[in-house]
Amino acid sequence: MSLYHEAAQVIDTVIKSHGSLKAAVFNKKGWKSDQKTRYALTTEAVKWSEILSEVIENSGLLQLDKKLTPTIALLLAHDLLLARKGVALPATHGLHASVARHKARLTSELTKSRIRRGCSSLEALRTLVNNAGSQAAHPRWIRINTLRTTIESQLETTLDGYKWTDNLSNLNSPGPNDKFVYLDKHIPDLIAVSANTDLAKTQGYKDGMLIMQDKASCFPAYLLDPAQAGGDVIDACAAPGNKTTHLAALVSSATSNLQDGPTSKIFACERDTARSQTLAKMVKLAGADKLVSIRASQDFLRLKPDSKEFANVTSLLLDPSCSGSGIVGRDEATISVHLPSATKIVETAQRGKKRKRSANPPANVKVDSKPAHKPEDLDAEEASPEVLEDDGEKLQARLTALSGFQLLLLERAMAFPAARRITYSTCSVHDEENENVVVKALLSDVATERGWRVLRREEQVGGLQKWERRGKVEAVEIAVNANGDSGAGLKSEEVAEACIRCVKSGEEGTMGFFVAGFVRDDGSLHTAAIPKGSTANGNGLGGTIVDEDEQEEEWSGFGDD
Ligand SMILES: C[S@@+](CC[C@H](N)C(=O)[O-])C[C@H]1O[C@@H](n2cnc3c(N)ncnc32)[C@H](O)[C@@H]1O
Repeated sequence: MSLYHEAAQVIDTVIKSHGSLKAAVFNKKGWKSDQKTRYALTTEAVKWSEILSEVIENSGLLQLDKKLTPTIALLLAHDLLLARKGVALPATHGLHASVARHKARLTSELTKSRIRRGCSSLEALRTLVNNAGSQAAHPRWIRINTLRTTIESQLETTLDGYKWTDNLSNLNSPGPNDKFVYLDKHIPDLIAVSANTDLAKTQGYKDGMLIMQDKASCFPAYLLDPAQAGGDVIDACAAPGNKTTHLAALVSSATSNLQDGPTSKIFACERDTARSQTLAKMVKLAGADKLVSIRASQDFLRLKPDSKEFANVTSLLLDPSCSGSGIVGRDEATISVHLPSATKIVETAQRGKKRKRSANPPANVKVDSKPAHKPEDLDAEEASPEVLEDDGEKLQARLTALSGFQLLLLERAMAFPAARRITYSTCSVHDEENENVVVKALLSDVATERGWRVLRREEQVGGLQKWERRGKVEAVEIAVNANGDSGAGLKSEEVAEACIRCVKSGEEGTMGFFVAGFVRDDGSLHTAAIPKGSTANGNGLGGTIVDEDEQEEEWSGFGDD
């Protein structure tokens, strides 16, 4: 199979699975073409896909040569018009000939596209396309660890010489002498700097004063607002510990007026032994060890909700393993794949008629091109396993297994007798792991018996009430309908509005993320309804995802180097 057919398979896979180009190129074995060439070709073609789709559609290429698929046409047009060495096939090859014979038409359309974008030369157009990629750069979010320091103190030390900006996009392409810092409007003590700012070698970072944590990853602890319920807290799936230390900071600042300090404890539970060590290191470094009791190698599902030591647990944070589909590599740029429509009606310029758009818009799917990232660049969610399935059925099976496991954990959290508040979060963009789990949890026996309901938007902590991206009404409705009559009492709009979503690499500069809160007003019911499916081996999944955490990248903890 030729380079072009294999490259087309890569792009089609990425469109179908919403995965990354890099994974689609490098994870699959048995290709004939050279990996690096295939990666370079697909990355470049995707980067140029908006312009090239326009060129292909306006030239009528797909109508003139019915054998070409939109993806192959995109790749060939890229090499014909833009690659230094042209199409990497002999001139006599059928694929090469099929675009070469329309070169004049394609070149003329490229010129028109260039002029439409105000570029005086092809070089200027190249610069525009390359810069468009870096516009989507992800800022570097930093949570100021108030257990150890304050924003004011960091501005005078680690961030000395930085200027405040209230425009997040100023962080995307700073000039060589620009050092900007942005103060977040939703999460207290959260700042952002440019992605290319390396603070890992600063003393503030090494001493646990600065915690690299995506903005979205700060939502769960802040939404849980543990001071509301007082009492103890459980972080059920804690390693590497970003949310644990955030909880500790919140508990500590809410009780700073108490003479003897906080009386609440945080139990941080982590099933994986190696990750438990990272958790312990991070908690200590962050100065949270007095507040946090680490339950290393502890499966949350094996905790006994009725045991005496958890009698005062009023809040639980649940951030379980997930598909990781919302994860963004630190310096990753998000690009949209545009494919030319094969059905666009083109009435040629020779006949002097207007061009019409077809009813089917071209495929336009956002994908990510991921450069390699170093372990010290990883924050909590990046330590989660990322599902990079190129097979829709496998992905579906995996999402079903994951969401079953996530629901089980959530139902177990609801069974803690004194619990009043829970947050459930994932770094997944899939409805199956998000709204669907929320709806099923709300309809579960344990939720009904104990009076759990969703934490409505207007009840949420101020910064998150203001956050505009909410859950998907349609996804809630689908989940409610799938549950038949039992879902009748749920108000889909209210549930969706209560859910919080973050989009991956959007203008808010976050990863793809989901969080929802649950509350219980009535504490009078004490019958422990331990969720069905909590089997003796603790996960009730019959081993379907036992390997999941083995795939997780190890996070080395901050201050390692
Ligand atoms: C998404 S990560 C948590 C990230 C963490 N909350 C943070 O912000 O740093 C999920 C973690 O849950 C752990 N985990 C998965 N299943 C668990 C279970 N049943 N009990 C305890 N921990 C579990 C995984 O080993 C993994 O470390």
